Amino acid sequence: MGEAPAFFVDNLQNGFSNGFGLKSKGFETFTDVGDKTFVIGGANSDSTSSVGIQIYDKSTGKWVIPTVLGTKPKTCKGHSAILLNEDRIMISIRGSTPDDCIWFLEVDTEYVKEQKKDFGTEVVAWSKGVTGEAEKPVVISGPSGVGKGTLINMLMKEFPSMFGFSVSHTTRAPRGMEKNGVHYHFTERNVMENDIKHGKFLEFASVHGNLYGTSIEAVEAVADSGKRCILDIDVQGARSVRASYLDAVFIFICPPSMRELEERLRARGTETEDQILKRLRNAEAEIEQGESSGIFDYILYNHNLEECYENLMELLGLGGSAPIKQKPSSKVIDPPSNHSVSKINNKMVLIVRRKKWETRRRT
Ligand SMILES: Nc1ncnc2c1ncn2[C@@H]1O[C@H](COP(=O)(O)OP(=O)(O)OP(=O)(O)O)[C@@H](O)[C@H]1O
Ligand SMILES: Nc1nc2c(ncn2[C@@H]2O[C@H](COP(=O)(O)O)[C@@H](O)[C@H]2O)c(=O)[nH]1
Repeated sequence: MGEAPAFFVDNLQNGFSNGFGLKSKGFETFTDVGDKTFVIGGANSDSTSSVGIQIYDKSTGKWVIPTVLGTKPKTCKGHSAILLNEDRIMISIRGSTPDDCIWFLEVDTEYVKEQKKDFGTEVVAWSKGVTGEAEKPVVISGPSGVGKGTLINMLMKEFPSMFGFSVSHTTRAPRGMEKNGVHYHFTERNVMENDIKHGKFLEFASVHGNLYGTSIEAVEAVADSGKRCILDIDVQGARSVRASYLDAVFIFICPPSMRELEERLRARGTETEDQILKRLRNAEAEIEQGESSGIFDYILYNHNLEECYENLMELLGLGGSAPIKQKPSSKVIDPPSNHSVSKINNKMVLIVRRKKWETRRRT
């Protein structure tokens, strides 16, 4: 499995015996890089208003205070730290402002190696994390009945000028209220297969016994309207889009339990018993892949609809007590306060949980 986050320090706020002979405030993380342990935060900070760094050299048994380059994050009461590429540590700061929560500490990059030669000391360098995700298309996946459509409808209703739905093609029959061209392009299998053969689809998959697919035209229609495209597709489709030219944000919606998923599917009353059972069987594999395949950037748990919607809005840069109604101008990662960051198959995954759930640690 991938490496575990170095530490989730908010479990340790009453202080602890850290085994390094360090006087602990309980806000440190310890990250091993080769022979060195980087201690971020803590009692020996070089200043009370910023996050301090100390290095424990295991080969000499000595502590070193490095030269710190770059602008540092302000002091924080909780953060997690994850080593990336053996040369930088990603710091996720809890409870900070959206544009101030992700930082990188370079510890062994080419730049740092150069600076070490110049300074003749240990060197680390801070930089602030900023991503270009704010305008990317949004791929939403998750097992049938988890609430994808419900969440997307809420988003489209609240932000009609910001988001546009990619209308998929499907060979399944329309449900009672579904309109052709609005919910789906309902189509014959031979027509769709022919269009697939002629390269008209960005992705397609056989889902619960029917053919579903996103046409290139569907995505382009949204882009032409100047809106941010939302795709509601299954995990196979998400995998294909991940491998395609479309640079999107991938969000997986997870149910609180299989029992709850079954109740939602049954309560919706749109499927026959056979179809419900088929969808539930498929759900287990989808959840497994959603959580561990590395396709998804974010995993949201839809236990409480309002909470999940709030978290979705925050991920999309629409958070805050007064929702922003126009496109956000800054492109930043915007995780909610109840998040943890994990590394799956070398990709960073932000896991957003119910407010009172414990933070999961991967082993
Ligand atoms: N958090 C929630 N708590 C309880 N019920 C919910 C919640 N979220 C959604 N639902 C209900 O669950 C049912 C399934 O939701 P929805 O149709 O949005 O699922 P879906 O993921 O889009 O499914 P499909 O992939 O089959 O289209 C709906 O009746 C919806 O009202
Ligand atoms: N790969 C794709 N999957 C799609 C697409 N459109 C919808 N879906 C997924 O199918 C299931 C079932 O949907 P339903 O409307 O029959 O309940 C669900 O998981 C959708 O996300 C698509 O274009 N490609």
